[in-house]
Amino acid sequence: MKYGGTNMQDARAVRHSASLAARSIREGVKVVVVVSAMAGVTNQLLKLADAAQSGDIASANDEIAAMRTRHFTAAQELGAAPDSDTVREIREMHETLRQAVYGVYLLRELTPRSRDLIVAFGERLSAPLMKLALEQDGLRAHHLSGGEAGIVTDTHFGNARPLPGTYERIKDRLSGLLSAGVTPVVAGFMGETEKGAITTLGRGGTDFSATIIGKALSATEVWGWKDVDGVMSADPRVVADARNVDVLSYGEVMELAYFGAKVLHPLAVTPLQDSGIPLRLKNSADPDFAGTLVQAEPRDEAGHPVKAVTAIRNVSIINVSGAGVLGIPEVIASVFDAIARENVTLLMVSQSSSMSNVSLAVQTVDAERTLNALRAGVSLELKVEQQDHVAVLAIVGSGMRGQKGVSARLFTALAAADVNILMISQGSSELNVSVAVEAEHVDEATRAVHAAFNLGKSVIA
Ligand SMILES: Nc1ncnc2c1ncn2[C@@H]1O[C@H](COP(=O)(O)OP(=O)(O)O)[C@@H](O)[C@H]1O
Ligand SMILES: N[C@@H](CC(=O)OP(=O)(O)O)C(=O)O
Repeated sequence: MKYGGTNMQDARAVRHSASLAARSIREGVKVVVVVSAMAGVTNQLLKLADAAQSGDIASANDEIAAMRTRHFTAAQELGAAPDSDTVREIREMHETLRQAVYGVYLLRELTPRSRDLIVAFGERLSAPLMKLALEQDGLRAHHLSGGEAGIVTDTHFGNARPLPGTYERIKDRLSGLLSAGVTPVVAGFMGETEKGAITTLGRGGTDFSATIIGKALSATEVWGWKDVDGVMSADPRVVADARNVDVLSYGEVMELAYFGAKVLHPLAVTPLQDSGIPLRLKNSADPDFAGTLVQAEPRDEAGHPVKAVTAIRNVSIINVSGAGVLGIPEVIASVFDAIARENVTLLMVSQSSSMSNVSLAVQTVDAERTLNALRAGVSLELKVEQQDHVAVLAIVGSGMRGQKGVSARLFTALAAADVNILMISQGSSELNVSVAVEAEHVDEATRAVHAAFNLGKSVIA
């Protein structure tokens, strides 16, 4: 069972989260609990690390002090005595965090490795709180960091991937606890390299920690507790009548997560794919509601080829052009080589059939790196231009496979909403169609598309 930031945000939320796990444990289910940082803490840690690097140690220390008060208050409200293990552990972790941040300040250097060490404290500080709440509920529990739980990763700090040996190691580390009737509480989002350096799995990575552990233990199911009814037909903050999607395939949920549905880490289902372990996303405020079941096979409803619409903001389009030049395949190869070297995620690629133009959609944070890599790596004289303030909107659903008219319906809806399309892409898997639009129109575009495919509550429920 995975609990996100909202489900860990204060003592009340932690107590409720623990009660949900306790309910299953009392029914005889063996549960591993995986926790995220309290809501907002990860962003706070990233911000204070940047402040320390830029020499502003006073603000960094103020942020740490505010965070420490939050952790101590939660511990106290959960019933921890001032001389308890929980309070001592929180104090020690905060002291180590303060020292690490001071080191960044002295060196004025924040490497991806030190950033991971700092940012993982969010999850490490949540774990003792959950352990305490489970104990208060009458259960036995033990908390572990990601590394202690056996999550071994590569050295790709900030975006690490589990190494194959991780699964055996997790089984070794957690099976004993489970068979002794002790509930392991694992700090999510983090792992460790083989040499013991702390890594993180990318934003939203606690979902990924949970599925890695689920695979290692051949879990019956992995549950992600959310503050929404599972995966919705659109971001409920944008579309008021978004409704819950009851079943999605691994492939569909990956597309949705990749194209911006914040509800799940894009790689979270990958560990489950071979074994077919189901993932359930459930609302902690309504635990008896089934939520969304994510499984190997899609379930399609006749007449509803699209299941959800989603969007990524803060996108830039990089346009590479030069008449005739791109007709040479080696040049195309060098464009992709340059991008691969920078490890940039391409959201969309489109090439004009004259081969004189390639457009690439990337996150705006990656745009400058992409531009520099292209200018340095592509030898022929090409024009490389950047367009900012773009968003990518995608419709997802396995039911659109072989269905005629889906794109037409999408384009008609966008045209009726007076939204201009900058780029179009459809994979041959036919699980999604994506379009780039001007960022300022993305919300109205999302609502228009949601309505055009009859995804709303009032229509289907
Ligand atoms: N298609 C979608 N379905 C469900 N939630 C979505 C979707 N798109 C965006 N969201 C947003 O994602 C949030 C859940 O993500 P997040 O807060 O990261 O989860 P966690 O509870 O794991 O921390 C929801 O509150 C919702 O606002
Ligand atoms: N705390 C990390 C990892 C995570 O998964 O968080 P959440 O479950 O609250 O999205 C983040 O903010 O990225």
